[in-house]
Amino acid sequence: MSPFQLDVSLRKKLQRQLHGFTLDVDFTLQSRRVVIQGSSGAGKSMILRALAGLATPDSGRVAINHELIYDSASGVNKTPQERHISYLFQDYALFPHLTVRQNVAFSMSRGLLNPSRNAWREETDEWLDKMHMTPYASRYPEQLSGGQKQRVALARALASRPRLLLLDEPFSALDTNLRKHLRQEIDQLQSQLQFPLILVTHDPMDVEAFGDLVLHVHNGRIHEQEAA
Ligand SMILES: Nc1ncnc2c1ncn2[C@@H]1O[C@H](COP(=O)(O)OP(=O)(O)OP(=O)(O)O)[C@@H](O)[C@H]1O
Repeated sequence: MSPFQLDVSLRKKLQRQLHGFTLDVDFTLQSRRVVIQGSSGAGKSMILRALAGLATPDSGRVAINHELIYDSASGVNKTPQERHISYLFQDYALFPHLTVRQNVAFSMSRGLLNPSRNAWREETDEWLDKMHMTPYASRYPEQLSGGQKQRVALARALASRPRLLLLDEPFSALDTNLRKHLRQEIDQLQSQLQFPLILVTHDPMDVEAFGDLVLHVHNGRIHEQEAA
């Protein structure tokens, strides 16, 4: 397995009415299971958004496996698509007008190089199967439960074969049993496929499952780094 390394240095100032917020973080990760913890408003989602290319920092540098994806000094700022990083949102963000199968297939149109129609179908079906969603393949998102939506979102995020998976409180909308179940599924998938993940959470069970390295964020800064 090739080594993984993420080098991050980000600075961003936000001004909202009287209160300003400054994100100012520097870290290097080699672990494939990283948890970001911190109080509400600490800047956790902002870090994920900047890594995914959904928010542009004022300055800094991000390199994944030594390839620059953002560098304010040399003007590099790759688009979210070019970064090959998947971001699993709190609210799933599925396309409402596409079926479950189409939602998953959509991400593969950019994950695979020149896929043939059949390779595409087969792989979509494999992901649906892995996520136990085959019986729901023709349904639309509004016809699914929260846990099912989350499974589809996960299948879609992984089907694009990301170099890094970002999970923003992925289980927060689920009940306790479902949360436990999905956590185990992601745990097993990650062990099997070894994709690097960074997970933002408040839940100690997530920290236990995925926190090989825990970054504690406080007021826009990394307060502490803790290895398991
Ligand atoms: N567009 C914006 N303009 C100004 N301030 C913003 C904007 N977006 C976020 N912020 C502020 O940036 C800070 C960090 O927000 P962020 O969403 O990263 O927090 P978080 O740690 O993920 O919080 P939570 O756990 O509540 O999701 C917050 O104080 C927030 O109010």
